[in-house]
Amino acid sequence: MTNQQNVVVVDVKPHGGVKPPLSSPVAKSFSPQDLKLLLIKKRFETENAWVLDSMRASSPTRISNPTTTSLPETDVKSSWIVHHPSALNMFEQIVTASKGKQIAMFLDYDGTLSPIVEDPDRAFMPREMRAAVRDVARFFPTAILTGRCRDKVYSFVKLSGLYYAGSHGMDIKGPSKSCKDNNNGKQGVLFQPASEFLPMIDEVYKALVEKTKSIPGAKVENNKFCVSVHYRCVDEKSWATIAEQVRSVLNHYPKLKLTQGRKVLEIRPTIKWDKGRALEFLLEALGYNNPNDVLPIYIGDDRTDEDAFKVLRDRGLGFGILVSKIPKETNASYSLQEPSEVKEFLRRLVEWKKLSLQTPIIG
Ligand SMILES: O=P(O)(O)OC[C@H]1O[C@H](O[C@H]2O[C@H](CO)[C@@H](O)[C@H](O)[C@H]2O)[C@H](O)[C@@H](O)[C@@H]1O
Repeated sequence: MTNQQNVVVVDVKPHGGVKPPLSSPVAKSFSPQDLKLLLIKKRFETENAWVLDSMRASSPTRISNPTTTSLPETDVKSSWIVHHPSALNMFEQIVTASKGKQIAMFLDYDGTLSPIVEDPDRAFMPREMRAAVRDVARFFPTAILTGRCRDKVYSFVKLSGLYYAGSHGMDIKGPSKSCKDNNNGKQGVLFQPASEFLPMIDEVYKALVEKTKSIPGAKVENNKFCVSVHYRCVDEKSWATIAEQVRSVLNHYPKLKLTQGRKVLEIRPTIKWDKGRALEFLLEALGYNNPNDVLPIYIGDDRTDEDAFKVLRDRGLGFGILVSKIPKETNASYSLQEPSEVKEFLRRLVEWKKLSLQTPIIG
């Protein structure tokens, strides 16, 4: 008996479908080692095709419901807006729901407080938006939840008195007394559930910089507890290469996983922690253990914000607001089209609060 086995090569399609045997009816001979390598190769190709499909579809997933795709685009849009009305149009209902409760604001950064731009290092927050966030934080406990490194987002927002949850909620810090305090090392840090991953993330960051350096437009960002590989400025013809390179690095790190955002591949620890868990943590840190005391409002534009929208929906708590111009699958209740509408919504909240503090309660 030899070490060879008769194996028919089967081509596995990206979504798990199986094509007819490649060389049927002639079977090829493979050693167990060859077979193992072949299966690894197939799995790699399958995962890669999946990542690439997803990159093309961009984020968050556009509506692909068979009941809506047959409709003209304008009908899809109006059907979506019926189910996710504008938070500006629903403003009265939102503030009415807060009666007897404290509103707590949770804000994503990129695409919510600052418009999406090509260079992630230049995603500055407009002055008027900063003023709106500062005013909101005067009246309502406010937190920024972002995929970015916490220090980086603080350098954009520059507001003390807020909670900051960086690295998709894996780096949470409470308000500091002044702007200067904020970068004082670990002082004020509330929670870092992935600290053991720091050396690994650093290693992966360096490996990814090296791997992707030959792809024009690719940019790797070290977000402390996670890494972002940007392909917004990469020619679509090279997207498959970039997906392949990221996967080839990740294959050496089974404790890390790949998720996706807006034209970005995100590498993060496989721990059960995301913006949804961070939101729950923050509610508790703020002392809102009783759901009757608080009305959380979470505003975000990306896939990772869906974890937070889902927590709110599942717990029947507050409202998720998706920032999007186009219909997308979402767990949010309401929508806003773009950051300028977010600013308008925040301003209206402040005006409403000021007015309600002036108005004597009758009865
Ligand atoms: O959770 P977020 O605050 O939304 O952070 C998610 C990622 O945002 C940044 O990337 C995105 O914005 C860039 C600047 O507008 C844009 O160039 C990029 O294509 C977007 O994906 C940030 O650079 C990433 O690290 C965050 O993970």
